[in-house]
Amino acid sequence: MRTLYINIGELLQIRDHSTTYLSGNEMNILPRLQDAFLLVENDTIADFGEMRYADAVSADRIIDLQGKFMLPAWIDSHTHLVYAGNREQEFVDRINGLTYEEIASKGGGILNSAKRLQETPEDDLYEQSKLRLEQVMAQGTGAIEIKSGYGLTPEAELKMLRVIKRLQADFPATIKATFLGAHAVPAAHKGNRDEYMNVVINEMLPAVAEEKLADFVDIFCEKGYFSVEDMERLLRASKKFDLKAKVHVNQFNITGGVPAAVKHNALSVDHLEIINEEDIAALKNSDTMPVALPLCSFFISIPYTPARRMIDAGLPLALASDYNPGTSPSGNMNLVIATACIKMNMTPEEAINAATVNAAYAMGLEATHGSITKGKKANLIITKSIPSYGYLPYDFGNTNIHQVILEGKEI
Ligand SMILES: N=CN[C@@H](CCC(=O)O)C(=O)O
Ligand SMILES: [Zn+2]
Repeated sequence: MRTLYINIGELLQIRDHSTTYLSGNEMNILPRLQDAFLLVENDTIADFGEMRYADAVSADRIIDLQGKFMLPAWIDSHTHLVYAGNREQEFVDRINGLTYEEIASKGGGILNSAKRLQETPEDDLYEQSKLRLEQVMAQGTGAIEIKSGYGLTPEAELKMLRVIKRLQADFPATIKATFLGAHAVPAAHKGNRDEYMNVVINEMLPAVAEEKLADFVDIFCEKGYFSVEDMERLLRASKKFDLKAKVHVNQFNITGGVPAAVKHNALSVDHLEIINEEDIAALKNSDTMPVALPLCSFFISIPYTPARRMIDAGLPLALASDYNPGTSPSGNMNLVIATACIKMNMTPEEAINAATVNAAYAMGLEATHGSITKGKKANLIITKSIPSYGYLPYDFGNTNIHQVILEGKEI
């Protein structure tokens, strides 16, 4: 099936295969074509170009966009979309003055979600998660990373990862799974982190690898959670199973986790609300992608990742939603890019690059996703009629999407 989209007002993010990720000043350039056509063959972008060449293209059906814009679907490289129930009571507790850390130290936070998840049957967990996935796909997300980490027992972690596997099989969004057994020390191992790390490394990790349930490994490297030494131990063990790392680091404190993650060739370091010059130096000339999560900063009122400082220092940056019940109960990537522009002083070009090209790299998908490139996956957004692409983050809180196309099909 060949579908030809004609009269595209602007075709955004056109690249060739040589672009893996964008750093520093490169992030401020968004290559685009005005008055364009694009040809989708089955699930793949087959061709695109100026409208005046469209007549020569044969197709089974032709769709006239009447000036609407087209761009690659968003890529959300950091989520915890599989979870049970919500945490609106903690939201109210924070309004009444408690901090995220205070709530966690009283047994709330991640442990609260873990208790709910352990009690939830797999089918119920799948149904709850499926609704969230359908919602973010309708909001333009075409590829998404989903973590475990609310199980915290071997059985419950595997249950989460099996739900992710079912979502992979049932939906056209590209899904990557990350094993985050080291998300918090569960009550059963309270005060004995080493004992729990042994369970994560010696029991969970081999079982996850055996069932091929994860593409990546993660750990919450933070005071009160896991240390840099725990992270190094886990990353060394994961290499044996060929699992690259994407780590939670520097959310509340600088722990030395960034240079350690870079040393272990982590694919990404995520959060970075707090960052120092040593971290920036470590990331410079590394292959590790820094990932900012502005909705987490917004929702729990913590600093925003200093995007300007990082990009101006020549670093790349990706943006993701962190969709989870505690710190970001939204997976809306349109809101992510708006918040990045409004609160982190990223330009619309930088934000769009961070949520497409750089985000694809942060999921290991740079060869197939994240740009309008011949041969890449036809995961596309058709916007409503908008005056310019800058209108997307400007019109914050609204979703200017007319149609989402995943694997070449309108969803
Ligand atoms: N900080 C660690 N993990 C999640 C939050 C988990 C939760 O509060 O449930 C995050 O990325 O923000
Ligand atoms: Zn997270």
